[in-house]
Amino acid sequence: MSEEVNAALEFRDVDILFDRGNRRGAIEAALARLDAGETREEIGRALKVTVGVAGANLAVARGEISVLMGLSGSGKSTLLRAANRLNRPVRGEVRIGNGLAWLDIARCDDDTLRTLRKTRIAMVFQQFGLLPWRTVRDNVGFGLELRGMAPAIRRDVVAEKLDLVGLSNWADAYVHELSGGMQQRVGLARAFATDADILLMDEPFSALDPLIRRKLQDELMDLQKRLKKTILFVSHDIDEALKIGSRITIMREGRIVQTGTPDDIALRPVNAYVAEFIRHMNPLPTIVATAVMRRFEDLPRLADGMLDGGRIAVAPESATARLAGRPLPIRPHGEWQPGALCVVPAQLSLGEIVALRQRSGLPVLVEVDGRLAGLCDDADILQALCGEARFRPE
Ligand SMILES: Nc1ncnc2c1ncn2[C@@H]1O[C@H](COP(=O)(O)OP(=O)(O)OP(=O)(O)O)[C@@H](O)[C@H]1O
Repeated sequence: MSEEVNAALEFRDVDILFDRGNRRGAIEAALARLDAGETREEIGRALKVTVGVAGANLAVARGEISVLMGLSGSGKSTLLRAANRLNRPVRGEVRIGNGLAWLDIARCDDDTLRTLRKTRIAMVFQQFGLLPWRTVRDNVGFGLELRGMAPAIRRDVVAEKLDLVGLSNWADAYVHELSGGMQQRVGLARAFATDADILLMDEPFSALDPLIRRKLQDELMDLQKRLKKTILFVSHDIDEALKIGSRITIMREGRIVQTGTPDDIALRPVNAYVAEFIRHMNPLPTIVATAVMRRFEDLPRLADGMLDGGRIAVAPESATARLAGRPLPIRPHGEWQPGALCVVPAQLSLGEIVALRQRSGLPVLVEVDGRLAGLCDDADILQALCGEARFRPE
């Protein structure tokens, strides 16, 4: 099996245009202008054609949460909706992999499309898309019912999925009796119930208040650990994207500006536009110890051979440290005691590092792959907080 087919979903050179004027040949003319480098605005003005998405290339790996991020109108939903052909690209391919071969959902016949929508791809909308006259149980089982699944089997599948999202006691309630957060859980359960391996989620949590929203993000990440779906998720919230995304794609005016891991986006923005998004993020839960620390290999040596870490001296080889001439004990995170230096794991968040620094009054040491690799002191923490390192586009 080629590595390529390992992706579950892939957009290749996708252009999606909306013809507002219905003039013959307008789409072809718009494509020619697009290829000649005209902007979305110029094309819109000249031809009454809206460029929803232009030249989009994106591979979504099996089992990852890939987040589309961008301002309103940047083309996130348009691209997402191409994954089940609610929007049909005028050019390019939207390929669904099954591990062995690709299918182009942009061009496949209607029967294949129907089968893909029933079996492979499910959508969760912002406004839940639930049917108010049906109970929670019947909403979750709706897709299965359409597929003709026998009622007894359906009941079992629905019960299992309701259990998964913590709504077993609400099976017989009507959806209007539920809070917004609970309704969105019903939407999730319905998407999981179809056994689709690809979930399309269009701002599913954005109508919810911040507390419920964070809780559902946590729940989604928890469920994802168990279910390992391939999720394409639209958000306009950078903190949400950095929290849940294994990869993030930043879109602007219909085009993809950058795709990368949260670290790529947060630490290596490709241009000022992406950097501007990052400037507004909350770094405390997002930035991790390895991105904050000063690496030992960059520290100068003192006369006695120890590394000069500013107010402390460290000898990582022998795991010893000194403060103002006195030896300092070193303790792993979890066994830390006042008066000792704490060794934290590579992925510990900046927020937790700040808390530890506050309690201990000392720098923290960072362990990477079982070795002491660097330290975070006040200057490093402040630099990470104000984003010095993060905002420098390459
Ligand atoms: N069905 C449609 N017909 C005409 N124009 C459309 C259609 N769908 C989207 N567009 C246009 O395509 C562009 C991209 O819209 P899209 O909804 O994808 O943006 P978005 O990034 O998802 O924004 P938001 O965060 O506001 O949902 C916009 O200019 C929009 O008006």
